[in-house]
Amino acid sequence: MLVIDRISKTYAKKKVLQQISFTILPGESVGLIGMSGSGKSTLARCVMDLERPDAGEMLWQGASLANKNVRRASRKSIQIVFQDPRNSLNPAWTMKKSLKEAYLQFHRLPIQQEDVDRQLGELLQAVGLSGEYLSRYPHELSTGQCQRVCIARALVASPELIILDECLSALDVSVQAQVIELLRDLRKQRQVGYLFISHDIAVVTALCDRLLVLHEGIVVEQGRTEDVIANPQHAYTRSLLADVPQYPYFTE
Ligand SMILES: Nc1ncnc2c1ncn2[C@@H]1O[C@H](COP(=O)(O)OP(=O)(O)OP(=O)(O)O)[C@@H](O)[C@H]1O
Repeated sequence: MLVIDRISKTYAKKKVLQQISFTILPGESVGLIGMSGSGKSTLARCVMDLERPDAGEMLWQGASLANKNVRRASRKSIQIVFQDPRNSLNPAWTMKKSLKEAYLQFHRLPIQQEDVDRQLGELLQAVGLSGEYLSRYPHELSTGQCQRVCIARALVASPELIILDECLSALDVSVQAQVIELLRDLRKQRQVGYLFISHDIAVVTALCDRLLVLHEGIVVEQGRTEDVIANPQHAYTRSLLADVPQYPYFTE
């Protein structure tokens, strides 16, 4: 589905990404783990066309993302959820307005108003919130509820891949566990794939089939989650694992 082939990016002579290669298959959940500054968000921005890599190729559904038409098509099928849900939502907009803005980007008009409202209500239900939240503003929701709305907004486009960029970092551990559960359910129901970006190996292993370990812009290790956890090959991966409690960290 997504092929990243030897992507490199340099900012002011600093090599932020060096020859990054990996693939994500349809419905697969791939975790990208690394410390702050290791280049995780830069990679996400390259996939989302918010940043241009200096070298390498990215393919979406077999076609190069260097092509404008492929990039345009990928804007619907690849969605992103960011770290800070409150800053991702306009404080002056109700949840309905935030969701509707996203909806209108991806659906052709004219659509019956009642149909739009029904579909937005269903999306909220899919993320565990009742329709009454449609009329609320961000300050009337908890941070975890705001993140659920951001996930619902990503689902508006019926994406095939969602990039989750540190999407649990602003949440406390019990709310993290609830959102992990939600993401697991959504994946089963909608066969959506994830690129799950985090500095926290516990949350990445809870959600991902495969792991990529990014260290100073280089993928130092990749493999099936169980294999990487049971038999880490790189010293950096071992140091990440040394700091966390017994695996599995968030059980199904
Ligand atoms: N637009 C930019 N201009 C210059 N340097 C940048 C730019 N964006 C990122 N960087 C630098 O690139 C490096 C990687 O940043 P990036 O945000 O990708 O890291 P990260 O792994 O996502 O970190 P975090 O987990 O803290 O978000 C950092 O040293 C950062 O300062």
